[in-house]
Amino acid sequence: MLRIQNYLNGQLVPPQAGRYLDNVDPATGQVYGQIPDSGPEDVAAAVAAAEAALPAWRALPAEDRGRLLVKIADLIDASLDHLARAESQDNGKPLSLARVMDIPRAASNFHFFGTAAGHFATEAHVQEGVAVNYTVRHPVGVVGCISPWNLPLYLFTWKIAPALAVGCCVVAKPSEITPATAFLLSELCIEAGLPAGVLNIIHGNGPNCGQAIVEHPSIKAISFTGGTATGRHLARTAAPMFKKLSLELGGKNPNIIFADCDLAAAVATSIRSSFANQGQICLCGSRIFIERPIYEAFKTEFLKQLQDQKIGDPLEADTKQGALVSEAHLHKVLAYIKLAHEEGGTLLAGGHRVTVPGRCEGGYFLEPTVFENLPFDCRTNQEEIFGPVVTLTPFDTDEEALLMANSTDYGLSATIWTRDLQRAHRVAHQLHSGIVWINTWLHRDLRTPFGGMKNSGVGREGGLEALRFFTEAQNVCVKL
Ligand SMILES: NC(=O)C1=CN([C@@H]2O[C@H](COP(=O)(O)OP(=O)(O)OC[C@H]3O[C@@H](n4cnc5c(N)ncnc54)[C@H](O)[C@@H]3O)[C@@H](O)[C@H]2O)C=CC1
Ligand SMILES: O=C(O)/C=C/C=C(\O)C(=O)O
Repeated sequence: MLRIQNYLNGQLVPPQAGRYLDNVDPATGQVYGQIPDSGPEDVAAAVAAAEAALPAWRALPAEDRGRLLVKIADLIDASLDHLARAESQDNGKPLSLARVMDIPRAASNFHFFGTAAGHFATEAHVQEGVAVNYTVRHPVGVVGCISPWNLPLYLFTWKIAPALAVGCCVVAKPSEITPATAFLLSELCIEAGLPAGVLNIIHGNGPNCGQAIVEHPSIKAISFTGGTATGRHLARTAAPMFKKLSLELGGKNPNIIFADCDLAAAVATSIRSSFANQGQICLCGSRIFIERPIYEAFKTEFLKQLQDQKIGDPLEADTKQGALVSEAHLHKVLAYIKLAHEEGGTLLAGGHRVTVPGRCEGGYFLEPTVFENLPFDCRTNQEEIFGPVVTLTPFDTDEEALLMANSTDYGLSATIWTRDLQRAHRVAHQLHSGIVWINTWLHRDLRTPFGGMKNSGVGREGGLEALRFFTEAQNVCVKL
């Protein structure tokens, strides 16, 4: 049985208390490994290692730090098969998805921020004949990165890479539900020659290990992605310590389909934005609003294409939908399906747990599920389900679409489908969402600000936003 270790001060070591947690394969329901159940003592050792490594790491020229990050990116690329299999087994997602999305994106994160380090220029503000101001950006110091289970290596590296690029040292914790690829990353960091203590990966659960990272007084900034309730708890701990916080939280994203859209493209992409990764992406468009003249046409085509969404063993090449991440999460999503019935919704498709015969008989599979006839302000349409469940709702005017789209406590992303670009821009600017896609979904450019409004988070990641987050700006004013 695979027993993974912490990556501490450049070495793979067991947790100090010798305790382990079971790791379950969601596609089979079987325990297949163990992970350290680390506590505050392991976090303290990791922080000490990071503090010791910090002076040399921050003093290294940005180009040299960048070169090491690019080397890690190359090693991720070279380990694509191995990493993709590990991600699929740990999370339940189709192997094919891990191969084309999760692992290539993890490599891109390291490559992007490795090369960005050398482009992170100092700003200057000249007051003609009076003074020159220039702004130095110092690394914050030792930072904490805490990531979730839905896109394990993709989101873990999205946080770590910019922190390392600007000269911070990192104590990072992947989700205890999907720790495998973070462990494999530690092996690649050792192979790449990353200096000891620069990155420390500590495994364990949230209340014991994550909480110790947030509470540690030497950790100056926390970058977190996960549930809104956890983010709120984390902010309560970190804010009185005046830590910098970047919180990427939940979403309940609208997908607005106007009557003049390219219907074929809108339907095909909406299948993906509804059910990719079993609907477990914070950017999934779980509320589909359709302009009334094409409501029936959209519905018919959507339900037709849904039949191609093969649920099955994540290792099989034609599987489109794998297992949900855990039994607890499966039951949470099933409880929302029950709620949707209670709230008067009409079930158009799915709604049931699926048994996949053979090796995956005990897995946590669920049919892609579609409801209609639910009011926009009911709980099903307001709360984050984070699973393969969407609702269809007609609208008559732009104002009505905006009212419904903006009605939740969340404000992460939104998608608009129309050929009328004036309308698209007008509607986009009125949406309370940090990210708006027009005639596409999950199209990513790593330079753009990424994050949400309202309860979807605080701050932005990506490009310069991430590099700035992990630095303290210091303005130096010189009188002329
Ligand atoms: N990006 C997103 O939007 C995500 C949203 N979720 C939502 O959150 C719900 C709960 O899922 P969970 O797995 O419980 O996510 P979570 O938010 O509890 O876990 C995310 C990370 O935070 C850590 N964590 C938990 N408690 C902590 C604490 N007190 N201090 C520091 N770190 C802590 C976890 O160990 C994990 O590494 C899901 O059902 C889903 O609705 C979950 C994962 C990602
Ligand atoms: O950065 C991206 O492309 C995607 C990010 C997704 C999340 O933060 C999430 O699903 O939690």
